[in-house]
Amino acid sequence: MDKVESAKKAAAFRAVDNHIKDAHRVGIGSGSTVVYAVERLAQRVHKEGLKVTCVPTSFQARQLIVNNNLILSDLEITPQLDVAIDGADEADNKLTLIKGGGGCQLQEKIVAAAANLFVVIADYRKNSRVLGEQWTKGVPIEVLPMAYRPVQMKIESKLGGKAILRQAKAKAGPVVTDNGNFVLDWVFDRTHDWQQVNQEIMMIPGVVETGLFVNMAKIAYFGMEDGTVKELQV
Ligand SMILES: O=C[C@H](O)[C@H](O)[C@H](O)COP(=O)(O)O
Repeated sequence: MDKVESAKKAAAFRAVDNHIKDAHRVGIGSGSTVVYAVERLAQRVHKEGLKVTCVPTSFQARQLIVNNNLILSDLEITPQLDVAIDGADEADNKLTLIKGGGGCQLQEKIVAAAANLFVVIADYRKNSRVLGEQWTKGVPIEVLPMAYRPVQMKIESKLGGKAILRQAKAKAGPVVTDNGNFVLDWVFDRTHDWQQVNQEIMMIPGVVETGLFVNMAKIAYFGMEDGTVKELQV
């Protein structure tokens, strides 16, 4: 396993070991780091007999839960969660996050907001001082397909930078999210007040959700290059 994968695994295992207890209702994030969190959760359920109910943040997360024989629920049946564990594309030193590199930001934000504790797991490449330091692909913004062009123009004229319609890799045309929407990747050209910018973007008709997570994460585990795990609490 290479350094980055080992770092993801170490962070995910630590978070599951520190925060998941018997009878917990757990939000399961999306992406490649969460795969290790589910692996650890399944190990613990098997060994310790924990009864844990899992709520997914995407179709990928749902499949991870099902394939690992964990108990699957949703927010209708389980509207309040004890913990949500998720990856991030970048986290600054206040744990403001950019999420949605995999297009899952909408359900991820809803599930994180339903949890008493939102825990981030990531490798050392995601641990930044300020947003944009390491992640250069911008802030993913989920938009209604019919609105993508006016939203794109409004974001660029109000906030600067470029809002790029994300294109699919294995299909012609744009990426379509699990919710049937498009994604604009807003590559910003300066540092902003992220709370204010998030509100401004959310006010544009046609915007469904942004990948800016402000004041949501309380703790992050970063797997480091040397094999240790760095803990950051706010
Ligand atoms: O849409 C995807 C999610 O926000 C992921 O949590 C994020 O992209 C981080 O993914 P990974 O763990 O693969 O770096």
